[in-house]
Amino acid sequence: MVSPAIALAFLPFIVTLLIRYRHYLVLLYRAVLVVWLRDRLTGTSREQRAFQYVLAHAIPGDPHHILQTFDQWCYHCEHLSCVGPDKGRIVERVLLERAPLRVLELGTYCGYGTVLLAQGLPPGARLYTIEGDPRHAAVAEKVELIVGPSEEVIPHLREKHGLVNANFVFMDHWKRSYLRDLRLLESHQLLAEGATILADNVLFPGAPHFLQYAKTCGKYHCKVHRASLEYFRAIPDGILPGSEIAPRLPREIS
Ligand SMILES: C[S@@+](CC[C@H](N)C(=O)[O-])C[C@H]1O[C@@H](n2cnc3c(N)ncnc32)[C@H](O)[C@@H]1O
Repeated sequence: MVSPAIALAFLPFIVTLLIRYRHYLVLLYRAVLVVWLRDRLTGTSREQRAFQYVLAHAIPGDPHHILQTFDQWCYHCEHLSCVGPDKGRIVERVLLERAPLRVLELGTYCGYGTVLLAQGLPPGARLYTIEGDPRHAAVAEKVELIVGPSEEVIPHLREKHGLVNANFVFMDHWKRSYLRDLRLLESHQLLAEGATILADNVLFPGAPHFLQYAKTCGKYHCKVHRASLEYFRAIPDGILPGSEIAPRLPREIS
């Protein structure tokens, strides 16, 4: 049994920790506890609930309004790990600058990033999006949705899906798979000359091995954009961004 005096001595330490990490606790509460409870109470998943909300409130065929409706849901109802509006603006800006014709997204989830990418593409562009979980599927006109784990899909993108190479890749699947999949894209020569790779959440939850490789391998020019965690502006600065990487020596990898 811990004596009350020792417990009291630890109290300031615990209170300091709680204050310091309060935003992460709120994230844990909203993204895990509330979702777990609602899943059990309603018998539906949070993705199904989000879709129902978007179907009921969004103007059909208006991509901006669909994204805004998703944002409303995430701010006011439940947390979804979509790229969100702040980092979404970075994605839109890079898309506008590069005007890529063949875009590959890793991690479709509810289709937020897919809608964001699709509405920013120039005419004639094609978007391929890979999702390992068949329940998380969303399709649009310019989009080819490929269901399967990225490590199995990437090696067959060319012969099975006709993607010669991509000039824009949006990585937003499991962070631990970023490095493996970048290496896969390189080894299958699926990155076009001067391709841009935009990787979400490289600082939080973080993809340190991917970042280290991208910064040190000499093939890429890296620029980390500082932003805040989707739907959690209060989470301290410097937590997470997208990272833009353009091949510096394109001929080495394409
Ligand atoms: C963070 S969510 C993607 C969010 C989405 N890009 C957006 O902005 O709305 C991650 C998704 O990646 C999928 N995923 C994770 N690892 C994968 C893999 N190796 N291959 C394919 N999909 C994967 C998960 O099932 C999940 O739906």
